[in-house]
Amino acid sequence: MPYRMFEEYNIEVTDDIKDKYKSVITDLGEDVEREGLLKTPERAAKAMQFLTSGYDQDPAAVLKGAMFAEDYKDMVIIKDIELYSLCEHHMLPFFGKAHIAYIPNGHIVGLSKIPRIVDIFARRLQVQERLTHDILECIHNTLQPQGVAVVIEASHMCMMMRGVQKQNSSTTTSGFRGQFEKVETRTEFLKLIASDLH
Ligand SMILES: Nc1nc2c(ncn2[C@@H]2O[C@H](COP(=O)(O)OP(=O)(O)OP(=O)(O)O)[C@@H](O)[C@H]2O)c(=O)[nH]1
Ligand SMILES: [Zn+2]
Repeated sequence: MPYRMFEEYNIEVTDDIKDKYKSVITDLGEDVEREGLLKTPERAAKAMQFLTSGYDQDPAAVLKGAMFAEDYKDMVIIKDIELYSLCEHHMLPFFGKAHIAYIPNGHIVGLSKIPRIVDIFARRLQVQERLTHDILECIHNTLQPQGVAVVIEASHMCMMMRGVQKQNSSTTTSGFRGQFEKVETRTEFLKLIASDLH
């Protein structure tokens, strides 16, 4: 199934992660038997499985499932797509927005499929740079448009809650293929995602 709804959890995997979380919580100095924490190992096991559920999903199949022949040759932009991922260094969240554009080459794709592939790649242990390129390459290879552009702006909890503890910094990554490698096309895209015009 290309895009699995996350309602069923594998019981064996959940039990295994649950037991490990019990040890982690105990090692952190807490009492796993106190009322408020009784179900926490299981909740955490399920939460982490959901947050990494992108490994089980095939983003190319999601795009291929909704490609339509259409003779539209101008830029399509989906901006302000919220994303939540986990940094692979600390397994802490990073979150922000993705702005994605493509110029069709005979085929358009169902609009919702773009945020869906963002979620599939975001629900893995990631670095922002690889997340940006995963999305870019998937659209480039699957839809084979005249061009594709991906910009991600994100804040990293590992830099906010711990480490350097910078609350206001954000990181921008970008990738461009095809027509977007030309300055004029790229500039038009960057201007459009910066505007409040929706
Ligand atoms: N390039 C990149 N770095 C990231 C991302 N997420 C977290 N990091 C960084 O990964 C690095 C890991 O560095 P280490 O020195 O091994 O880990 P650390 O001692 O916890 O580092 P500090 O965060 O500086 O305390 C840190 O600089 C993080 O800021 C990401 O998406 N991209
Ligand atoms: Zn981190």
